[in-house]
Amino acid sequence: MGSDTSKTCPVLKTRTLEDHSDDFSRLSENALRQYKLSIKQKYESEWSSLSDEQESLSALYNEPVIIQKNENGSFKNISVDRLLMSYGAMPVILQGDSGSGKSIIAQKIMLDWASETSRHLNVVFYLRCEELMCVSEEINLIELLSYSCSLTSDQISQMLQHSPEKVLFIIDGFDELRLTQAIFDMSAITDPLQKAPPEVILCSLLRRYLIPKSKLLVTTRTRNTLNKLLKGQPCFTEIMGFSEKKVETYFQKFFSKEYDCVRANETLLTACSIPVICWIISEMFRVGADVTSGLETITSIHVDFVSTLLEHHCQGLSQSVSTLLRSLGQLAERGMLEQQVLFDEKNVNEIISDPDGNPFLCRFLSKRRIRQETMFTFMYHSFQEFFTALYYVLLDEEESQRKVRELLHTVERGWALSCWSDRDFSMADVEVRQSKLLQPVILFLCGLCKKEWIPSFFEKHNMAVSVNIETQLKEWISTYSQRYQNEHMLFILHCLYELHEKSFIRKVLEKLVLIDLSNSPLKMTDCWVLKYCLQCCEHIRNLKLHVTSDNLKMLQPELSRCKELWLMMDHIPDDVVGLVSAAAEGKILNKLNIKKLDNHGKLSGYLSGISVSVRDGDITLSIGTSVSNSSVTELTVTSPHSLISTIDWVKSQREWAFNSYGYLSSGQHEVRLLTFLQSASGLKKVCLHDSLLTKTFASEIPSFIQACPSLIELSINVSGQLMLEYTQSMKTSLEKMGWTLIVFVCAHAGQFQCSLTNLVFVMEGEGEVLYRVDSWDLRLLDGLGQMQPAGPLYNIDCFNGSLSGLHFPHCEILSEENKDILAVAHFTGGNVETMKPLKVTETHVMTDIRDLSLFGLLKRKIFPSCPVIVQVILFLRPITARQRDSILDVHLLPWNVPLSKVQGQHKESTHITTSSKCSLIPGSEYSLRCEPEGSTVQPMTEKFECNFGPNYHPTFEVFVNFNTEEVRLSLSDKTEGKEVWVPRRIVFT
Ligand SMILES: Nc1ncnc2c1ncn2[C@@H]1O[C@H](COP(=O)(O)OP(=O)(O)OP(=O)(O)O)[C@@H](O)[C@H]1O
Repeated sequence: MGSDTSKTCPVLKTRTLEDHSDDFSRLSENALRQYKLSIKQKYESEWSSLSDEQESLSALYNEPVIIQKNENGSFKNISVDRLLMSYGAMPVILQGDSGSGKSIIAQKIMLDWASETSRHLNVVFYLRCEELMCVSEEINLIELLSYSCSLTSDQISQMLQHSPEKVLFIIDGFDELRLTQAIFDMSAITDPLQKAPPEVILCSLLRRYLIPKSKLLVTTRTRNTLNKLLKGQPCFTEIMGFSEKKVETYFQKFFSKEYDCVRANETLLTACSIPVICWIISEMFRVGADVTSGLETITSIHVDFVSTLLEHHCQGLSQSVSTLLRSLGQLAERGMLEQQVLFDEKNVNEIISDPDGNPFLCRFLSKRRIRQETMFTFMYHSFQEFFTALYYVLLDEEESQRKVRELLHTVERGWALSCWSDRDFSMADVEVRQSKLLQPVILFLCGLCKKEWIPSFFEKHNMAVSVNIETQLKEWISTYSQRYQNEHMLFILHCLYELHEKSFIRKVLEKLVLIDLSNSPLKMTDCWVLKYCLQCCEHIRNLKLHVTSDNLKMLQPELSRCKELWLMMDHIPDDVVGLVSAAAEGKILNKLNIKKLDNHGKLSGYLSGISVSVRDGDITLSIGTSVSNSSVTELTVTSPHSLISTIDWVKSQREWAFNSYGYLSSGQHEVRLLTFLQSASGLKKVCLHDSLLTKTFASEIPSFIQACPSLIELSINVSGQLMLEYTQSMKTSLEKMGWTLIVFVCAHAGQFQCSLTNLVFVMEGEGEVLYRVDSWDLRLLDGLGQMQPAGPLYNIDCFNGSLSGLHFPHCEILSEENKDILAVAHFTGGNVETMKPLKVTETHVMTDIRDLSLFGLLKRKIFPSCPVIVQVILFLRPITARQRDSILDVHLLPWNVPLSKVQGQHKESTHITTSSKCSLIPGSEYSLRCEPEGSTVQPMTEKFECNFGPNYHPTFEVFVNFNTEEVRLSLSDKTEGKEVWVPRRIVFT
């Protein structure tokens, strides 16, 4: 890297800043006016169609949808006008695929500035990376800028010094920079007069070493490398393409009659959301080509377009069509491998005869001072990608296979490296980037294998196609779809779509445990591709998507083919009700999760999430909302009807809250909800999170329970200040926020059993019992000698003082030796008293009580230990994309540990119901066996201990191949090898 600072700029060296400000206005005004004029002239006449009709940029320009992405995955739409506003010196990244219109937007910003519609910028520099890569010598920033505009070095120097915060650099086509280790190793270039290769200068701008206060807009197809080069958090935006309305506007401008045939073909209409496809189709209209059929894939659109051009613009060529296409392919491939989009005349002439008359190449006018000779480029980058793929299929079989093998290997290697690459830019990033840029070639190769349409093109031009490529591609897709179910799944779906072979798509997708497309919001074309792929399958196991509500409409009919569906959305639209009903019916879809990504802050009235799951005929609905204080409501019902009416009700509340800016006073929302729920048929369980248990709310509970005969559980997770005031009588341990209190309501005298814990309350009269399962503090047992816990610790309180007795569930198998070992422990005021039970039945220990607080069962340690009743609890861990195995957690716990308590610690996992009862001896060792062979159990053996919390870790973990749908589990005594829990079939649903 050179650093020729001897060639100094006199203005920079000899004057002070103050001197500049006067000069600046005088000098710059004229120069800027000239500069702006040249920009306007350029963009007024730059665009010409193939038939040489001139268009101005303003006439051609159509506003695409651009989104600005937030760190939490949420996004908002942003207009081009606002793209550069209010981010200060924070760089703005504009990402988009080939042909999405990045350069057009960059040029539109230039034109707007030149037309003085944006006044917040003094000067804008447009740096096209592909052109700068033709500069072979070292260069400083000032020279580099003067190459790209009509200003002199002196004028540029002044402008950079005068108010750098009002200078905008647009770096267009970052992917064209050939980055090497030099970027990583380079020392900071901070002086605008220091020379270096152009890519190093551009990277210094990006890294904010040069003119750090300036504004920066970078356009790129890929994001990883930029992420690493940019200091701080940039503003990320992405071009999503034209909306349907804008596609119409595009065609109405020039081809209003012909637009009807685009509108009539939904596939084509969707493809036209990609701006360059709009251009291709309008060029086909221009020459009167048939666009009514065959345009199903992006490849087929390119093939048809190439065919049309060959017909209309290549009649007098000296070469045969196949020679022409091969030579274009050779040039394209060279560029793809060497990251080159501009080719000098000499090289082009060696490969292609008469490049000037070739409609697929554009001559690059050498107005610029970078190089004097003429350059050529493909009309759009997507054609360079297409011709590379075409070249591969036209080679002889052996060569073709070799090239495709290398391509697939390079792309996969980049994928593998991207999983492991360093935080800083390194050589691995060069490969990752190259892999990303080559991906579209694979896509076109898939499209060229398509059986129905493409061959006619080859037949017409008498060209043979290598058939083995198809097998290679399919094998590659099958293998890597399994490995990359997250990062590269969208690309794989696009490949499958281009292949357009239903049976193959089904074979690939039905095997996958997870299709995770939740990284980024899907574009219209992504959704179209996904829709087609889903249509090919009978069912999909687990699909995660990030979609806009508009795109959900397109996908919705197919989504009920998923067994589990996760949606991340900008807002939850009303029509998700269709999906909710499908999930509630539970035919295929039996778990639905919809989450709203928060991009508006916590505004009252938003539905923040809906989840529905079905198990054994019970439908559980969980609704998150920020209306009032209630954030999540969980219901279990038996009829889908109740589900829909509940969602409707929540939405009506939301509207009410919105329209009236209403804020329901504490507990009022819960009261309204309970009143509404009385009409929900088949209501089994209600769980309210973050509720305020006010006096009014509490007083509504008994009548609610009376009105809902099917209700078996009402659980209220209480929080908030008012709760503290109201429950002064129970102030012990209520300070902790987020308590799980089970509000146990007894409407009259009698015995009531809590279905969650099996604890029985003996009531003298009407009353409310509040209790929770607490953790033992074993230090409290220090003075009690040979006693140990024999059940959970319960923290109990009761209003109206009507609780007179308790029956504690136990897990002992009673015999002569152990019939007297149980006692009840009562903790008051830091002391513990042990009480002899009134009676011990097979299941419960009964006692009278005088006052309330902490109670638990104790048992005397005896030798040898007696067996206890144990539950085998199974949880299937959530599947992640990188996971090769399904992981099953096996817990061995005393029978009287509440399942809900264990579930609470493993919320992410799925509980698998099984006949779980067995008897084990505390202190003995057991081993777990799992079939089929090949699954792993860890540890091999484990000692069973009676664990009553606070933590419930699995006793064993079982790893089985994720394609396994069923296993057989059994538990044996280690010393005698006797089965203590005979083999059970465990189905992973
Ligand atoms: N906003 C737009 N309005 C009208 N036409 C557009 C727009 N954006 C793109 N196009 C059409 O698509 C063509 C390709 O756009 P452009 O060259 O800007 O894409 P790009 O994203 O820079 O592609 P690449 O990454 O391949 O360089 C344009 O020449 C134009 O015909």
